[in-house]
Amino acid sequence: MSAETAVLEVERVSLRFGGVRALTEVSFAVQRGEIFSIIGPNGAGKTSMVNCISGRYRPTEGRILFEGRDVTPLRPNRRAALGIGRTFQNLALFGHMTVLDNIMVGRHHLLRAGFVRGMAYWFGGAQREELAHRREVEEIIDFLEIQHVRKAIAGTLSYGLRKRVELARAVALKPSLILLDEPMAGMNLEEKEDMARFIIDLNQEWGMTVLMIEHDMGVVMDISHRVMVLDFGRKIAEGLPEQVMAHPQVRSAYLGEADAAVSPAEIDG
Ligand SMILES: Nc1ncnc2c1ncn2[C@@H]1O[C@H](COP(=O)(O)OP(=O)(O)OP(=O)(O)O)[C@@H](O)[C@H]1O
Repeated sequence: MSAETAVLEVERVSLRFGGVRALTEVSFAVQRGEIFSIIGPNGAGKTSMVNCISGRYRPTEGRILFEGRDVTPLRPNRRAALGIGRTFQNLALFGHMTVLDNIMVGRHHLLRAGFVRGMAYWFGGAQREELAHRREVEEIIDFLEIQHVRKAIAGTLSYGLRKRVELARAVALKPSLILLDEPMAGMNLEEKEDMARFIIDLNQEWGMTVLMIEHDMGVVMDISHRVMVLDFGRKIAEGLPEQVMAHPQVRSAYLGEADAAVSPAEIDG
């Protein structure tokens, strides 16, 4: 695959918090249309990397290119406007708002703002725009099968449903790259299967490139096109899922933690 098709290029990114080296010279590229997973033991630097890509953290060294453009100096909202969407490891929904309103918030930056919007309102433009937004939001609600809770207060929903609403909100931004931080965390088997199906559909039908952090190795092996492994903030492997899992350094770095989640057949296979 050539660099021309890379949606995301991470070049020698390092991140330090005082004396803690969260990331050390990590480089990788995500190609358009991929489902790319980052795995690694707790504290390996996975969330730090996603935060560097979304703009929440500024790398101490290195740079990040999105669709060929250096986005390293840009703030998170600018990166979101360019097409980088994300969900969070810990849910970040507005618990007191309805599902519908939570998802509408995801589209806010797409609405024209300020004076122009105010003027347009008087001529009916903003109303039309709002209606178009509502239609698109309804499409996302249908896709993620949350019609039955669209008017419910988000904070009252089960954890699995809230994760799905959070995904809907990120999708509402129509990102070309979506960053998913542990989308399966805390879910039962059925919820995980649903979420895996949604991620595959987002990728195949909606054309989104997916970068995912996930601890569930079964899911990672099943749906990722490529996998990168971090350990103590350094990249130790990258490649096809089965190649990565067969890598000796990955096995020694990862198995101590993951042996409960990975069956011996997957490890040896
Ligand atoms: N805001 C912060 N301030 C100080 N240290 C931090 C901060 N964020 C992360 N770290 C440190 O950076 C290192 C990498 O953490 P990070 O959360 O990126 O790992 P992770 O691979 O996502 O872990 P987990 O799987 O547990 O979520 C850890 O040593 C962590 O303590």
